[in-house]
Amino acid sequence: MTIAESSPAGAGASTRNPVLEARRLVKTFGRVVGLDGVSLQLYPGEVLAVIGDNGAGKSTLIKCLTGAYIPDEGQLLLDGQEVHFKRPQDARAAGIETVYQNLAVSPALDVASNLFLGRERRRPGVLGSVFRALDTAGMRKDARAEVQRLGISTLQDVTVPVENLSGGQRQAVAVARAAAFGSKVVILDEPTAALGVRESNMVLELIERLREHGVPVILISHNMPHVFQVADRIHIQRLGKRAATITPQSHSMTDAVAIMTGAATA
Ligand SMILES: Nc1ncnc2c1ncn2[C@@H]1O[C@H](COP(=O)(O)OP(=O)(O)OP(=O)(O)O)[C@@H](O)[C@H]1O
Repeated sequence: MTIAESSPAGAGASTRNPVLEARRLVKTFGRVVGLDGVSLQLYPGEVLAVIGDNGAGKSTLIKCLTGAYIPDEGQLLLDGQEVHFKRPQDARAAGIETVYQNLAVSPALDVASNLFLGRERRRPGVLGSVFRALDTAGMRKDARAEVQRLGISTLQDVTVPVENLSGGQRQAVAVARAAAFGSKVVILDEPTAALGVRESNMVLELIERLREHGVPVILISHNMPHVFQVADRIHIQRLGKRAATITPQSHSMTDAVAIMTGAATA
């Protein structure tokens, strides 16, 4: 087996089927080739990092996986079934949740309301159906349970407005929302880019927590130490192509940077 085809770590992993798979995706923008036949596999319960220099095609790849772009060629498979996402809502409905760098949390709302953003629950009876009253108590109860289930100790009180939280806690709210309610895949775009050391560690721990809960994660990051700390495998993009897929065990950070920049091959 070549490195580029390396299967995920863990006993029997090579016999498992990917949760999400991209096959030979092509995406062009006029004469600019964003993706040039890129394949990617995400296996159950793994953290797959996607790294690459500026313009290597990371964002284009993620946008094709999440329905923001429709690839010109290639296939996308979720649980082995081919899917055709026409818009981000399609990917979300299929269980692919994405947390973008510019956080989509609502500062004025509390933690519970943020977890239920876009899927708010109404009170039963006429209060809900006619007066559109929200089931705040029920949502808070379920938000508390979800935060506990995911082991997010940094979010003790779900009634606190998000604007009162630290950057790391806000990121935790966004990640919790993506991971809650049975999502199949969580994609995190530069989740630690704007955070300090302590807060970054909090988010990295949260990513490990998601893995423990069996939620596979795709992590796009420029931060090599963070990638090497949490990733099971590392997909390296270069000039619109997949240059290699390596592991923190098989390669060093220096090796990864060399592959990224074209100074070395896997
Ligand atoms: N909407 C677009 N229109 C035209 N060209 C685009 C568009 N989106 C991406 N590209 C081009 O496709 C290529 C890949 O870009 P992409 O943004 O996917 O790279 P990236 O790895 O995410 O880079 P960065 O780390 O800088 O965000 C680049 O050459 C970029 O200029």
